Amino acid sequence: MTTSTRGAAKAPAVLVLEDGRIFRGRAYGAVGETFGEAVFSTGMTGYQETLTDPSYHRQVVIMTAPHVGNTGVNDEDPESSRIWVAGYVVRDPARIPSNWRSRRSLDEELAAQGVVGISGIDTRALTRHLRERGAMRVGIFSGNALPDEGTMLAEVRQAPEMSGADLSAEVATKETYVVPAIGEKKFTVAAVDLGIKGMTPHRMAERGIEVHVLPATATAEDVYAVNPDGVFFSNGPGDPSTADGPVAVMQAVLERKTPLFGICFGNQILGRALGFGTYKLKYGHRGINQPVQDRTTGKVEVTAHNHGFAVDAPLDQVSDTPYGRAEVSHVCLNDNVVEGLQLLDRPAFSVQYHPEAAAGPHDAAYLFDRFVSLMEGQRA
Ligand SMILES: NC(=O)CC[C@H](N)C(=O)O
Repeated sequence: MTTSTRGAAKAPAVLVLEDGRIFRGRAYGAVGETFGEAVFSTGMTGYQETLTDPSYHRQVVIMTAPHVGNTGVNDEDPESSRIWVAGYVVRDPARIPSNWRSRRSLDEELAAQGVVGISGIDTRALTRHLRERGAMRVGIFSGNALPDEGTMLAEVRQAPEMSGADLSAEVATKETYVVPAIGEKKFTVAAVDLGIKGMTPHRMAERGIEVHVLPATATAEDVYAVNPDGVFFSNGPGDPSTADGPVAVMQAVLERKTPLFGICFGNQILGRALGFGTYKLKYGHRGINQPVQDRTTGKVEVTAHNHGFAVDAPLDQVSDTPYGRAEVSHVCLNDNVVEGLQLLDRPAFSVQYHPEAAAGPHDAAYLFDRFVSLMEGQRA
């Protein structure tokens, strides 16, 4: 069933950036107030996957695609059990969703999950502003009795910053669970959940992997208790410089030479485990159309991204690390940001983007096959 929101009277809403710029629109989703880091996503499709990606925890997502909500909300596409974005900013919401899978409108879903949004603002101007000034804190305020601008701005400036935020444990599973292999079971993988998306264990299960998804606080003993053929570190929210626990677990895995694969936050943790630094990008990469080159094959792939931090590793030299030689395996062709790392002497690699592709192109699916090859190699 789809429901029309045409003509519904929407309360006024205001978006206030920490540098004082203000946009006025109408309430979208829940009415109230919310705060977070303002980030923009360039994905034209896949808003359900974006909203439910735990890596967006504490971020207010601005959609550059002008028309959002056309296909409503279905029960198949969420990447986790809830919407994680702290707020949602769209220019022109669909008045009537239309899709055979749609169960309700996006507006209704945001309201039902208490997610405050704003519509009817110039998202292109807002995105250009963030590109020039960088990601910053933002507040959305909606309702018929709004505070004055000075009060709203003061509240935005009191909200926590993304730099220094340690958020994985807030979004990750509290209990270990198992995603069974599809078809014949070939491998067991311990996946450390730092904010994992549902499609990631699914991509492994499709390749005959039984995935044991462990809480973010898992220790090396917890990882090896499942007797894994390989260890995986997931994507997740927050600042990688705070992830000391997962870095230590990864170092134990590198020490034992167990095949290792990391995605996004997992790539940043591998960077840190090898002794590289991480830093905050000016406004990050978010969307499903980012060109990346696999330097091991020379091939270019169009990929899904959602990251605000990156690894600081030298692009054009092999680095000596405590775990042998390492190199940058993938690079973003827009801005030369490090998009992947690999060890040359141990079975470990990671990428900064999203080969599970939910949403996004499937160009990078081969990385799951590379992980399988590492595990096969270890058995041979
Ligand atoms: N999707 C992710 O894993 C994001 C990693 C990290 N929180 C960042 O913003 O860079």
